[in-house]
Amino acid sequence: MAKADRYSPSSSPLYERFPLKYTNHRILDVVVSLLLASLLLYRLLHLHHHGIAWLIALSCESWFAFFWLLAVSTKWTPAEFKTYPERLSERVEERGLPAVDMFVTTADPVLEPPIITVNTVLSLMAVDYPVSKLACYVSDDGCSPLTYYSLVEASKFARLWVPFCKKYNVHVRAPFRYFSVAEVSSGNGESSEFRQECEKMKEEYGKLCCKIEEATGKQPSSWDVTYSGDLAAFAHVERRNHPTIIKVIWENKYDTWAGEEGLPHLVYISREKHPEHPHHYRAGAMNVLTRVSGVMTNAPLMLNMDCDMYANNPLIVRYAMCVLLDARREEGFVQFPQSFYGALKDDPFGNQLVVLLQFVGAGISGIQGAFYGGTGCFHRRKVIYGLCPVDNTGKQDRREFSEKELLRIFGTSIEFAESAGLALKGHTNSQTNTSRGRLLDSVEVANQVAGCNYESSSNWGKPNIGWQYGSTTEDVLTGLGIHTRGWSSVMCNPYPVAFLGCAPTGGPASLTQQKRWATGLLEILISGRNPLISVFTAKLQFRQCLAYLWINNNSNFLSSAIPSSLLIASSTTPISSRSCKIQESTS
Ligand SMILES: O=c1ccn([C@@H]2O[C@H](COP(=O)(O)OP(=O)(O)O[C@H]3O[C@H](CO)[C@@H](O)[C@H](O)[C@H]3O)[C@@H](O)[C@H]2O)c(=O)[nH]1
Repeated sequence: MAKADRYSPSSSPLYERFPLKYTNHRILDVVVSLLLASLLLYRLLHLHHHGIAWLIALSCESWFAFFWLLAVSTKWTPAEFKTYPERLSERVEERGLPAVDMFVTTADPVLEPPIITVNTVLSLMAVDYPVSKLACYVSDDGCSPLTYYSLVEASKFARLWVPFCKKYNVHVRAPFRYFSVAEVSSGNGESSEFRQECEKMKEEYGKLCCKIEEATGKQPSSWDVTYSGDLAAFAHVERRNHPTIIKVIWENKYDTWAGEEGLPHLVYISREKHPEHPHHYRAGAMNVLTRVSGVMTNAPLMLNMDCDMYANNPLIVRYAMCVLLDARREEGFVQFPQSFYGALKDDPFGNQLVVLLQFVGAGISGIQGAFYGGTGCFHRRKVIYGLCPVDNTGKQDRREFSEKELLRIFGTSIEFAESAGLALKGHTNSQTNTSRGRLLDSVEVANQVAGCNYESSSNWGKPNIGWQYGSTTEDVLTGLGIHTRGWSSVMCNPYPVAFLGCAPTGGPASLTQQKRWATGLLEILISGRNPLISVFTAKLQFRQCLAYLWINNNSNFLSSAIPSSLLIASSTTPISSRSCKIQESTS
């Protein structure tokens, strides 16, 4: 097939949508709905005989019936998407693939040990995608020299690890998981050479862990690297009050197309913090990552990850490309499900999100598309910059902005405004390293756009621009904003699962997490960005709105149901979470 017709919709599709037939579920849903309706009718007809007790019962049952209808509507037309990464090479040459900026956020070196972040970064640096198209940015809201030190050491290990993974087609590219099994394997079959190299790699990884562990137990002043050297920027910083620190840990300096050679760029960012400026938690961190990457590499696509989720499937970027390069319909974002390792038996606290992913996830896929789940998601940069999709007449909202407008919307950096203008026109870099030394040259501008004052006279965090402020579940709010503008999204669920992370393992920890999600969702419900309003004033589909209302109700229900179930079970489960404490620790 000629590469020229790579985006032709007539050629075999890169992904397909299959409606699912859950006939039995539907029958059951209808029966329960009828039973509920008859119960409500019965209550209503006999209300005058029973007084206040029945009135209370009627209101509770009506609320339940409403909640039930939301759930039925959300699940009614389930669908799933199938992607064909093997067809990508027929459509687009390797060097024609778009560049991707990958973001990892971390906030606390104690609750999120750097070795976890290091594994996430290593798994991303080793994905099966042209190296010169990738850049990895790590945002550290903890401003921790330990995290920085660990990443520097990890980049040294990556020079061995990434070629090893590619040479032997290793399936799991986060070393802590790869070496956790008794029998490690190669995708290319066993050989004595593989065994030898694998042993060496295990030894090197052991050394990396030891270095990080040793550093964790020591004061930075006694590390190999001291504050006076590479770590000078961290001297005397307070976690909540410090200037921006940006370090280019690794720059892939190939001037020309280097295919699989080398490593992707690796950049460390600790944005400026000041007690008088709100930092907006993860949403603030994501906006800084977006701006810094905008002036450094400006890739048209962005992947975002929590630091505790690693890439479990090395082909993830290619799976996402199947959706994002397909010409039939421009999707706003591609979400991969959140899956977790180390689950408790029978998942007593529902942390594996099984119902949410299998039933509700499939249901939402059949409406306007997956919710944005905060991690494991590929966004188009132009969508995050506020662009609307092509409308029914084939027109997209204007892409041309004057420099003045760009500066008003995106802040005072001329360099960033230029890069945003290009992104909105779709003219972003196809390759992340277009010229030697580009990253180092842009550190000064990157420092400017990462400052805590930068957003003050701009639209960042306001409706349509960047990650949205105003809710602790910035992911749902940001995804809702994108759907509200009329974009659809896709849930991509490859095998093996794309990303794996760790979930809270204790009841109280789960409760805190659920409570935070419930609070965030409630903040959305009572704000001007309530999905019900968007149905009438914007392009949110009605059933998608009901799905957003369902997730809101569901989360609030869970946050109140978990303590009850704990009381009933007299649970003595210990508190064992990191994630639930992060928002508290960074506030
Ligand atoms: O001020 C902050 C707070 C958090 N984080 C990072 O944000 C991520 C998620 O935070 P966490 O406290 O672990 O929240 P969870 O409830 O586990 O995360 C889920 O819920 C969040 C809120 O809806 C989403 O942002 C996440 O992507 C989603 O995985 C982690 O990598 C943190 O390091 C920051 O970078 N800065």
